[in-house]
This record gives sequence, structure tokens and C-alpha cells, in this order.
Amino acid sequence: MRETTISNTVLERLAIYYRSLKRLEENKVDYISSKELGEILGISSDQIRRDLYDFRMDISYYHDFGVRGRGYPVSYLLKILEKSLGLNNNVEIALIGAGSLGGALISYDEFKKIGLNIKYVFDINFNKAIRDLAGIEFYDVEQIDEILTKNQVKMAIIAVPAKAAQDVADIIVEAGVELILNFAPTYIEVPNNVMVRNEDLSIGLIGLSYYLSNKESELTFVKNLG
Ligand SMILES: NC(=O)c1ccc[n+]([C@@H]2O[C@H](COP(=O)([O-])OP(=O)(O)OC[C@H]3O[C@@H](n4cnc5c(N)ncnc54)[C@H](O)[C@@H]3O)[C@@H](O)[C@H]2O)c1
Repeated sequence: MRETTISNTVLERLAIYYRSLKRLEENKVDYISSKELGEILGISSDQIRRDLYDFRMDISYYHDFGVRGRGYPVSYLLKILEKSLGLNNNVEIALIGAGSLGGALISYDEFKKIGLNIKYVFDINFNKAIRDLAGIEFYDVEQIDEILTKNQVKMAIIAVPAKAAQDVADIIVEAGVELILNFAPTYIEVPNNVMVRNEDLSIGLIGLSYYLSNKESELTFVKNLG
């Protein structure tokens, strides 16, 4: 797997800052300080400043993240985050597997708003409702190699059943894909030049369940004390 100079945790926080700033921009907020952003996100202002600094963003002019008491211009911060995260390049993404999950991803407009465009969709058996979605190019799996190679697609999402995921991964890697977001609940083997991120919603739920059980044990403890 390819080495990156920035940790996934920092990258995830930068993505969270970006998404939050996008919302602020939509709500016509012009300036934001690290303190205010931190309060919205539940992250310390020190952490935010450190993340931006570690990401080598040219923020020296706004070093204290509080220019004339107003903070950063939201549009400026968005631009540098967009540039650094590679979001302003209108990235074309392939999706393999247009079932329940794939269909939901295709219908989610927010990706396009941030320059991530699920453009090429492949399936062995398209569902008609999904096929009717506008602006998407649908193809049979047989065409994966041809379409991805011709359009030099580097990023793909796998949303097929686990038993088909490795075969799909092999085909898209052969066609030049270097970055894979894998939703199938299985690990896929890829060459060293390819990066895979395994996405699993149950991880988030397990995290929440931990807080729930901790809260309950605390309550039990308090009750027992009473
Ligand atoms: N990571 C998560 O949190 C999460 C959540 C939901 C589902 N999933 C996983 O995502 C995957 C998709 O889930 P779903 O609910 O959309 O399933 P689904 O059955 O609704 O859709 C799967 C789609 O993949 C297609 N398909 C099957 N084999 C294929 C192949 N070889 N090439 C191309 N297309 C193929 C099917 O025709 C179908 O349209 C599953 O592996 C599921 O376990 C993960």
C-alpha cells in the first residue's frame, strides 16, 4: 500500500473542516475563527491550527487564525483546502455494483458539490430505477477495462457482494485504478501502488455502542450508589 506523508486521522479531520466550511459558505458566513470552528465541531482550536500547519498550508498570514478579530475568510480557507485535498479537479470516479448501497451513493448530490463525480457505473444486472438516474453513464461489467483505461479513471468504489469483490478489484486495478473505496465486507489484495480504504458503517455503530454501554454502566453505578 502506498505511503502517505499525512496520517489518515489528520486527513479525516481536514475533510471534516472542509465539509463544515462548505456548509458555512452556503449559509453566507464570511469569516470563521479556529475557536468558532472548534466549537461547531467539538475539536480544540489548537488541534485545528496544528492540522492546517502540519498539512503545510500557507496560513502564515492568518497565523493566529483570528485576523482583526474576525478569523479566516471562509472562501479562502475552502480554496486552500480544496487545492490541498485535490478536490478542485473534478475527479471522475467509477462505481462497481449499483445495488442498494451503490444506488444511494449515486443519488447523493453532495459528492458532486465537492468535485467528486461518480461518472462510470458498472453492474452485472442493472436495476431499472437506478438506470433512470440522470447524468450517469451505465455500463456492463464486461466494459470495465475498456472504459476505465480509455478515460484514465484512477479512483473507484466497490459496492458488490463480498464474494465478487476480489475479482472486481483485480479487473479495475488492471485497468489502471489506483485508489479504491471498498464497501464489501472483505479484505482485498492489491499491488503496492494501489491504495484501498475499507469503509464499514458498523465501525461507527460499534463506537456509539461503546458510549451507550459506558453511559449505562455509569447510570447503574450512580443508581447503585443511591
Ligand atoms: N460498508 C458498509 O457499511 C456497508 C453497508 C451496506 C452494504 N455494504 C456492502 O456493500 C456491498 C453492496 O451492498 P448492497 O446492499 O448494495 O447489495 P446489493 O445486493 O443491493 O447490490 C450489489 C450489486 O452488485 C452487483 N454485482 C454483483 N456481482 C457483481 C460483479 N461481479 N460485478 C459488478 N456488479 C456486481 C449486483 O447486481 C447488485 O446490483 C455488499 O458487499 C454489502 O455487504 C457495506
